[in-house]
Amino acid sequence: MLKATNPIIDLHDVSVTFQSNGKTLHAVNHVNLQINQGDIYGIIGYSGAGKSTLVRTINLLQQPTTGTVTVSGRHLQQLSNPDLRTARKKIGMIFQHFNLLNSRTVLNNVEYPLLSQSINKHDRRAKAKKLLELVGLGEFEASYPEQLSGGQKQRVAIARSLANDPDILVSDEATSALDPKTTNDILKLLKHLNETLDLTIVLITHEMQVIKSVCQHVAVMDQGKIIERGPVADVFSETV
Ligand SMILES: Nc1ncnc2c1ncn2[C@@H]1O[C@H](COP(=O)(O)OP(=O)(O)OP(=O)(O)O)[C@@H](O)[C@H]1O
Repeated sequence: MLKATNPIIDLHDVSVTFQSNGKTLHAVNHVNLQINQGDIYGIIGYSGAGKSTLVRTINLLQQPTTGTVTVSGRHLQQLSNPDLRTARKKIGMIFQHFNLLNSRTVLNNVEYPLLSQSINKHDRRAKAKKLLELVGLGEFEASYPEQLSGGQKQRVAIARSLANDPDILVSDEATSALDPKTTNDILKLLKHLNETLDLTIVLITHEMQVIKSVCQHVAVMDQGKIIERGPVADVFSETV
């Protein structure tokens, strides 16, 4: 099947500046970034390079100071608030520290994003159970997050991020708190979801090994700019 050639994510001349202590900090500095549907696109760089700030513009959790954000052909800054809320549901996010609700069961955590939808309890439960099966945690639905390992918690977070059938998953250092074996398992899961759900994944990391093991393309960020980009094999050819 031919894939669409229009990028699913198109950041055009995006900048984000912060004012701190009377100084202007250029966290993201005139970045252009196009990501195609079905890609696993890595963004790598040192701490403070601007990776998180950049990817937070993809769903406008971070409003760019200048530039335009187009996702799935829609210019997000032009959307009404209700339309933006709908568009955001199609962009899942996972984080280093999982961000689970500790007072709720695993099943309730996965159901949570569906509570605001017009979907009845039975269907909601069924969907959450199916997602838990998909991430390999079917038998843990009644557990609480604190009873799980880090890798299992991240699987719950992944299941939750899929509740609204997103087109895009943004992974912000999702494996940084995990040991190498668990990291590998989570990356395999992400690759599986990419392939089976045609999920476009934007993956932030500071670890080259993570990029090499799952990403097709990579952008290297430094001081708010993308200083290098391309297929992983090309960008890292000298370091492989
Ligand atoms: N809300 C904010 N207010 C002020 N400065 C900020 C804000 N958010 C980020 N910054 C600054 O912007 C710069 C880029 O931060 P960002 O978190 O995007 O980098 P990063 O590459 O993701 O690094 P890390 O991996 O450490 O999160 C840093 O200097 C940071 O201190």
